[in-house]
Formats: sequence, structure tokens, C-alpha cells
Amino acid sequence: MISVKEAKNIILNSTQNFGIEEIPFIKSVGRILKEEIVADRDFPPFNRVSMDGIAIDYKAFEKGQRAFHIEGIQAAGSKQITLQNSENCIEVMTGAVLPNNANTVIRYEDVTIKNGIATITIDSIHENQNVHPKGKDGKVRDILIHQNKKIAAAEIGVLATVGKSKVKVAKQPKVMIISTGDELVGVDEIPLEHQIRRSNVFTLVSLLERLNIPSETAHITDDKTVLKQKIETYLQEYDVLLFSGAVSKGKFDFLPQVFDELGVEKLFHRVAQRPGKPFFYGQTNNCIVFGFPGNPISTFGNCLAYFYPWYYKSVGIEMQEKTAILTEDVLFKPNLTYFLQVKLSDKFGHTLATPIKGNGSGDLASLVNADAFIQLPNDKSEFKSGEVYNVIRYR
Ligand SMILES: Nc1nc2c(c(=O)[nH]1)N[C@H]1C(S)=C(S)[C@@H](COP(=O)(O)OP(=O)(O)OC[C@H]3O[C@@H](n4cnc5c(N)ncnc54)[C@H](O)[C@@H]3O)O[C@H]1N2
Ligand code: MOO
Ligand SMILES: [Mg+2]
Repeated sequence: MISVKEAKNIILNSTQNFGIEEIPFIKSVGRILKEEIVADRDFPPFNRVSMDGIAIDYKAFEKGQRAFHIEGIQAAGSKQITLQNSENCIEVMTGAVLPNNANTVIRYEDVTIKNGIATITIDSIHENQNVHPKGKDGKVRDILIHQNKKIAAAEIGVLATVGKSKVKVAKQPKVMIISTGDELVGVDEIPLEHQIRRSNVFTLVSLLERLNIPSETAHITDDKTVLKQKIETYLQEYDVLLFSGAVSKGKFDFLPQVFDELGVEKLFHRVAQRPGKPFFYGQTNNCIVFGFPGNPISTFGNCLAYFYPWYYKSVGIEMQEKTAILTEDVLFKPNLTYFLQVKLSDKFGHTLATPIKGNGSGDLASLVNADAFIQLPNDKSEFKSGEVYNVIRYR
């Protein structure tokens, strides 16, 4: 049995490159950018008026002039006009090009206008005020967004501004999620006494949706022949297979055997952790296989602890480790890394982690009351309130 650290290393050393695709920018939220986004022009592209008011040549004000004849109007979206006489002014609107020969804008609130004359009513103004200078925010060919950034609403605005209607992003892996087990029935069905509804596939679908990875699902009963037949096809058709169940020691836990018979190279089976110990990880030439243990919390936690970092590294992102402060003493004797469910809160800028009482890895309802798993290392058994450990957040 290997340690969590070794398992994580093996996973991060078996990442895949799924290539790049070009998609409409508006569909790219949550995807990983695979090109540098450069400014196609200066930002702003012209000296931009930033207040509605009048534009003057500051020199006239400096000489003591306060009343200005209005020569014209410069609206946003109209071609730049010229202040013909430096003792006059032009009415200007926010977003307009600053007129030629003008350099300073005074807000309407600070002038009175009567009979075509604008009179400044404040004593102090400064040269270039209320003008957002051309190129102040960025110069043409500046890199505005670097490759490997996860695209969010802020990036969408920049993509639109530079005219990137299509954008290159990391292709997503093609994923199949498979549940196994004779005891499982569909969500719409009424289970018999000895049956339960399957839930793991749906939590996995949702965990993948958070990464914008579409997936398909299938259910296979504990029938070795059928398992083998179906998995053989899935191995050809998908980049990643996520399984829940059938990887432990039971009479009907056929998956490790089936994987072996189908030529899946085992990279490891069983990790020194709780929950999630019987985790199987393997690969073929073109497919990666995550065999998550069937208990719901094991499937959930292992997807976060292993599939997420594997995916992020595959598309070019290193996941940042997060930590939290334990708020209660915890005693855990087995020589296993303990992924303990915790509720997080913030206090004075620190994240606190309060353990949640659950009934083991089958208690899927307890996931609702927690926000994260705190990762307590296997080299100790007493964990004290106030100590800091890594956390894997899911909220
Ligand atoms: N003799 C041993 N028994 C078990 C060991 C062990 O080391 N020695 N490990 C235990 C641990 S830890 C776990 S976790 C489970 C893992 O079992 P499997 O991966 O083989 O999963 P199953 O046997 O198929 O199911 C376990 C449990 O989970 C429920 N389940 C499965 N799939 C779903 C689903 N899609 N939705 C909801 N619930 C699901 C299933 O009904 C079982 O209750 O093995 C321990 N045993
Ligand atoms: O991995 Mo099992 O989840 O400890 O119950
Ligand atoms: Mg089992």
C-alpha cells in the first residue's frame, strides 16, 4: 500500500495533454486559455473624456479666463473635432474623444451655461483633469491575459474588447463515469428493501461540471462478463474512465481483475488513507482509469483529492494548496492519512476548520454539513486545536 503523497506523485506524473481547440469566446468561461491575449490597440485607444462637461485649453484658465464661448459638441462615438479658438470650449460627453487642442475637462456640475457661454464656477481645476489618457491602461501588443489563465467574467470583457470572438482553450478530456453494483437503482425508482438509489455517478458528474468537463454515465451490474465487455469498449472511446465501486475485497468486486484482463496497467491499488483506501489507478496507451471506492464519501473525496489535481495539471494549471486551522483536538490512531470532513469559517482573516461528526464513508448526508476535508498526516495520531493542515475544499 502506498502513501497519499506517493499516490499523488504517480497521478501528477501521468497527466495527459488533450490538445487545444478554438471556441466562441462567450462559451469559454471556466476553460483554460491556451494563447496570450494581446492588446490590438492602446487602452484606452484615444484620449477619452471621463466626465460629461466642457473641454478647454488649460492655458486660458491659467490666464484667469472663466467664461468660454461654446464652439460645438463632441459626443461619444463621433469623430474627433478641433477646438478652433483656444479661448472657447467644446461640450464633451463621457466616452468621447477629447477634441483636438483641448486638454482639460470641467464637469457640468462645475459650470453654468447661459446664452452659449459656459462659466466655470469653481476656483481650482488642474490641467488634464477628467481625461483618461490614450494608452494609460495598456499599450498595443501588451499581454493582457497570459496563457493558462482560467477564463472568468473579467477575462470575457477583455476578450471582447480586443476583438477575440474565438479563443484557443485546452480541450477537455472525454470522460465516462461508471457506477457498478447490483444493489443500485435509478433516481426515479422506488428501491426495494435491499436496494439503494445510485448517487455517486451524479456527484461525480457535478464535480466534473465544476471543471466544465462534460461527461457521460453508465451503470453496470456486478456481472464480470458484462463488465469486461463494456469496459473494453469504453477504454477505446474515452480519455478517462471514472468508476465508483467494486475495487475492494468483496466476492463481486471484479474491477481490478477485469482491468488486469483488459491490459490496464495498474499504477497503484490501495492508498494508506481513510476514507478512500481501496482506490485503483491505472492506464492504457490512450485512457486513464480512476477506480474510486464505492462508499459515497470515498468516491467524492478521492475525486477532489486526485482527479482534480490530475485534470488541472493536464491542462496546465498547478493547484494551490490551501490550509486551515483545526478548532478541536482530533485523535486518529491508524497509520493512515485521515481526510476528515470539516466545516470552514473565517476569523480575523484565517480559515478555521471544525470537524463534522459523521458515521463513516457511507454517510453521504454528512457531506452536506461540511465544506472540505482536512488532511491529517499519517505520521501522528494526535492533532491539536490550533494546528494548521492542508484542506481540500468543495465549497
Ligand atoms: N474486507 C474488506 N472489506 C472492505 C474493505 C477492505 O479493505 N477489506 N474496504 C472498505 C472500504 S474502505 C470501502 S470504501 C469499500 C469500497 O468498496 P468498493 O469500492 O468495492 O465498492 P462496493 O463494494 O461496490 O460498494 C461499497 C458501498 O458503496 C455503495 N455504493 C457503491 N456505488 C454506489 C453508487 N453509485 N451510489 C451510491 N452508493 C454506492 C454500495 O452500495 C456499498 O454500500 O469497501 C469496504 N470493504
Ligand atoms: O475508503 Mo473506505 O471509504 O474508508 O470506507
Ligand atoms: Mg466492495
